[in-house]
Amino acid sequence: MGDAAVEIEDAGLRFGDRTLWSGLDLQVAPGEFLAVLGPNGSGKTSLLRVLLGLQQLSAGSVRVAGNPPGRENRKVGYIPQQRALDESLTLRGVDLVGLGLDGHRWGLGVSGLRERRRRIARAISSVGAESYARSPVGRLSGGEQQRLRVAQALIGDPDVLLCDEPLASLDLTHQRVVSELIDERRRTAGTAVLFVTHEINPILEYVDRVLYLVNGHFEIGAPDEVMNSRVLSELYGTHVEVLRIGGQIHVAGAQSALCEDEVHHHVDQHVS
Ligand SMILES: Nc1ncnc2c1ncn2[C@@H]1O[C@H](COP(=O)(O)OP(=O)(O)OP(=O)(O)O)[C@@H](O)[C@H]1O
Repeated sequence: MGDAAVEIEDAGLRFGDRTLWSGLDLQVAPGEFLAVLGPNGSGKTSLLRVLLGLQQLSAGSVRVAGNPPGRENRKVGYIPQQRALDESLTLRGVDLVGLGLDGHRWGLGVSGLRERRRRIARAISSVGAESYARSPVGRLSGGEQQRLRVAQALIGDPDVLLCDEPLASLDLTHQRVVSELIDERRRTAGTAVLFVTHEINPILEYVDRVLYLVNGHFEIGAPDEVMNSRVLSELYGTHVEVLRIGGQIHVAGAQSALCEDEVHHHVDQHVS
């Protein structure tokens, strides 16, 4: 199948004698939304690093947008794990978003510069960041910075979008804005999305499949196929209860093994 956006074949990643995962076979289709879940240290970020060409596999192979990782970088958009930008950073939003165009060739003439400016303006307006795009990014709120990061990742029209906890530290309104932007992108442009997260509920309505990594084991499937008591208990090697409440998924039990949010812990009290 040559037309998958991401092809991962019999892939394994080991550090010393610790195997993060092995025997991973996964094809992500254009326009598919894949959530990558798992506790701290299960190798979610490392998987994105492999796809970015920043980390070598120990076994197997991957192809991203038809190429070995690291090649044709412009076809891959990346939203890194959010860190607040330094307050003293004088770079403006327009400059940050423009960095996403590096490596694109429109020539340096006037028309090239005009095209560049036009694209930056369009990307900024697509995330609704016009009003603060000319302010120094270091002075913007976390939510505003994150919208600009989304614009930066999407400006090059990527075939594959890799997101590392893009909702972390955003309030509910901004979580919604950012996840809707990402969903709209994959619907309108067929961009495949790999979305690393600790918390599936904010994106549950968009997710086609889940890759759940735990302690060297993994499961892949639709949210209901993976996020159920039987499968997660097997993955964690201990009893885990998964509840569907009001259209949300709550995971209870095995608290020390799980890294879940307060909502889950709250639910735990009612379950155990
Ligand atoms: N280059 C490296 N050399 C040795 N160990 C590494 C290297 N990169 C990552 N690791 C280890 O691999 C494990 C997985 O790290 P990774 O960041 O992929 O996990 P994660 O699932 O994204 O975790 P989190 O949810 O905490 O962000 C960690 O224990 C980390 O210390």
